[in-house]
Amino acid sequence: MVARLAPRWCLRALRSPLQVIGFPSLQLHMSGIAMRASQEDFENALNQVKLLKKDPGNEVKLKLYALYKQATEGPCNMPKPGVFDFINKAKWDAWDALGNLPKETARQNYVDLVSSLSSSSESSNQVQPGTDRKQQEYENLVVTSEDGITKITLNRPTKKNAINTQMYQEIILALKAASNDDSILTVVTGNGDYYCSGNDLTNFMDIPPGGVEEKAKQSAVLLRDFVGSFIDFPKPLIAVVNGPAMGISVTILGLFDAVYASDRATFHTPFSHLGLTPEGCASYTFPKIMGPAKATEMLIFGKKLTAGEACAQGLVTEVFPDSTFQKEVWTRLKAYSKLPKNAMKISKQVIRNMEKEKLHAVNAEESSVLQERCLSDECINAAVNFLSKRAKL
Ligand SMILES: CCCCC/C=C/CC(=O)SCCNC(=O)CCNC(=O)[C@H](O)C(C)(C)COP(=O)(O)OP(=O)(O)OC[C@H]1O[C@@H](n2cnc3c(N)ncnc32)[C@H](O)[C@@H]1OP(=O)(O)O
Repeated sequence: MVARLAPRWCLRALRSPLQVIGFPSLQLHMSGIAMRASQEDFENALNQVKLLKKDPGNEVKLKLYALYKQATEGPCNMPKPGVFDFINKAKWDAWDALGNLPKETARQNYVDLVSSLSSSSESSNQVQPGTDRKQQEYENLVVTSEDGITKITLNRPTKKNAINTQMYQEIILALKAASNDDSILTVVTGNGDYYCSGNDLTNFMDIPPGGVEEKAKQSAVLLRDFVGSFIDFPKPLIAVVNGPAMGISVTILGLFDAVYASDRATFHTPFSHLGLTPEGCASYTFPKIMGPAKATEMLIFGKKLTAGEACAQGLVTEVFPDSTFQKEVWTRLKAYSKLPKNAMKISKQVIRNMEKEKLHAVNAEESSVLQERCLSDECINAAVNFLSKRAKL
């Protein structure tokens, strides 16, 4: 259970009882319950806590543990561990100290506590225009800001930039930071020969204590938040597709404002091959962009498009020869970033607001369908096939 709250630092920190006992007590601001946290807020907080870069200290970790147990299981009725079982006793004490605190209040307090920890770690995240400055250390992304352009680079080149669970969360955070920074344009691109090979097929191997159903549920929540952060992104968002793109990295392109591609790029959504169904709002955006018949070929039959074909079908704005791709695209983007900032931002919002509600509804529906699909034999067999034989699609 501790692993689920904060895998690395939590396990590490609770290893030594002296560490647990030795930490000074921390003033926790558990404000009154202004609002009730929903189950979704709670699950988001569970995901967010894994991303804290700074170890919050044992006192806070025990508090998180206790609130989690209270929120999910209610008051502590476990037998008290022996006095020499320091770690479990510290955890038991923290949980027991919550007495009869209602589950909903514990859930709200957990969400508040995680939010206060996250905002303190994000407060140093503002970027200045005109500087080339790393915004924040991410494990799977490089984020820089220069000439009014925030660039989010997917950075797992040895895995073809496949998106693992942490990377989904980091992209959500990077988009949030970019929407609040002073940049004018935001760009997503990939490091290495691939733009992105889509969902990391090993994601489903990390099964939580609740089993595969719980994993599917968590994945659906994460997917909805991930796609939601693209739907709500307030500034012009541009994809610089440097190489092949697969799965969710393709579907999400329908939510970008412009897509520039190298002629080396391909666009492939092999959902049926993997027993999956479309996400990223593609079930709505693709038929709208390219017409239902062409969308069917991509989303249902898994037809892989060249960059030229994707451009002809309206998914890509323009294709450049790979040899001059970076130079031409960045020259153009720098010119666009000099256009009046507010006019561009407001224009984007006017266009997006026309269908924001619809996109969120589509996202919710796709995520819920996918939650079921993840548990299907078709999907599990495809993932096992990839993992065991490294089958190429
Ligand atoms: C929150 C959950 C939301 C769920 C949302 C659902 C989304 C659906 C999708 O995104 S569907 C698309 C899923 N992606 C794939 O099916 C791609 C699988 N990968 C491949 O087919 C191939 O690896 C390749 C075509 C991308 C590249 O082939 P190539 O022969 O050039 O290279 P390798 O196969 O040797 O790959 C190098 C290493 O990268 C690892 N890798 C590549 N893609 C993925 C991936 N999607 N998931 C996990 N790992 C991936 C590959 O295993 C190699 O690793 P290794 O060197 O350690 O063996």
